[in-house]
Amino acid sequence: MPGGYPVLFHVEGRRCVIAGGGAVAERKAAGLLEAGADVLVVAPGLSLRLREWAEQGTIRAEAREVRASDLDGAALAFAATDRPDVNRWFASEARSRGIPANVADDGEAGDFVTPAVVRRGDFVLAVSASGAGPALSARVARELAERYGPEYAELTAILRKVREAVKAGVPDPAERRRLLGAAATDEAIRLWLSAPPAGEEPERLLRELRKLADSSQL
Ligand SMILES: C[C@@]1(CC(=O)O)C2=NC(=C\c3[nH]c(c(CCC(=O)O)c3CC(=O)O)Cc3[nH]c(c(CC(=O)O)c3CCC(=O)O)/C=C3\N/C(=C\2)[C@@H](CCC(=O)O)[C@]3(C)CC(=O)O)/[C@H]1CCC(=O)O
Ligand SMILES: NC(=O)c1ccc[n+]([C@@H]2O[C@H](COP(=O)([O-])OP(=O)(O)OC[C@H]3O[C@@H](n4cnc5c(N)ncnc54)[C@H](O)[C@@H]3O)[C@@H](O)[C@H]2O)c1
Repeated sequence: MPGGYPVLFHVEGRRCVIAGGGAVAERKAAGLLEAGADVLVVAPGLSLRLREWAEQGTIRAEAREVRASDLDGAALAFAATDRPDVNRWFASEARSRGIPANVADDGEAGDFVTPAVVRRGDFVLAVSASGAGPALSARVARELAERYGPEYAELTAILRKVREAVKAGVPDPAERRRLLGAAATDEAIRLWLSAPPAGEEPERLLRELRKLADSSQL
């Protein structure tokens, strides 16, 4: 399989359908919920967690075999049953309706594979070995999770504000790039995390950034 094209697909509020209700379906559902999707799970046997989510109204679940009509209005489809024939049929039904499908027992049979993900707010790290070694992807994601802790969620929120200030206050593209580069250095990250710039006037923020850029010789 030639390397796939990585994207962040916006699923917020959009229906994503999972055929299957075991450990794999549960993992796909968890990732979709983190991204704000409207999750429908269909399987005769639903895991305990999936049943709990359904009772709480976190997902919709149907305890029966999957049908083509379950795909109505879906943005993405996940074939995660333990029946390879059902998975292939479900993926081909999805594809015929123009809905991209993932096939859990054979990555190459689907339109996309799901990487191992570390999510820190808007900072998203995704690791894929394109199906060659999911255990490697999972291990590297665990290593990244240690390196990039929960503070990166706050950091990303700060960077967004810094970027807005630069975009609004610095018309020259080269200077913009220089300052935004400086905003992502280790030194800047230490500064943002120890003294978050919330509520500061943009002018002061820009002065701070110019100092950082000069000191890191950007
Ligand atoms: C990353 C992760 C994300 C997720 O699922 O959300 C994910 N698999 C994870 C773990 C994992 N899966 C398996 C093992 C046991 C070790 C092993 O078999 O190697 C472990 C390790 C573990 O559990 O630690 C078994 C397995 N997986 C696939 C097959 C079928 C095949 O080979 O085609 C079989 C054999 C089934 C069998 O023989 O019965 C297929 C796929 N698994 C993928 C994703 C896609 C490509 C990922 C990539 O791009 O690298 C792809 C192609 C399709 C897809 O699902 O999209 C998640 C880690 C989450 C985390 O912990 O962070
Ligand atoms: N992609 C991955 O990460 C990965 C990892 C491990 C295994 N797998 C593959 O994924 C498959 C599922 O793994 P699992 O651990 O979740 O299995 P599991 O046995 O825990 O669950 C299988 C599920 O499929 C459901 N099912 C069976 N027939 C169905 C139908 N007609 N319609 C809807 N649902 C149906 C069952 O009710 C059950 O909920 C495995 O067979 C394996 O090939 C993929």
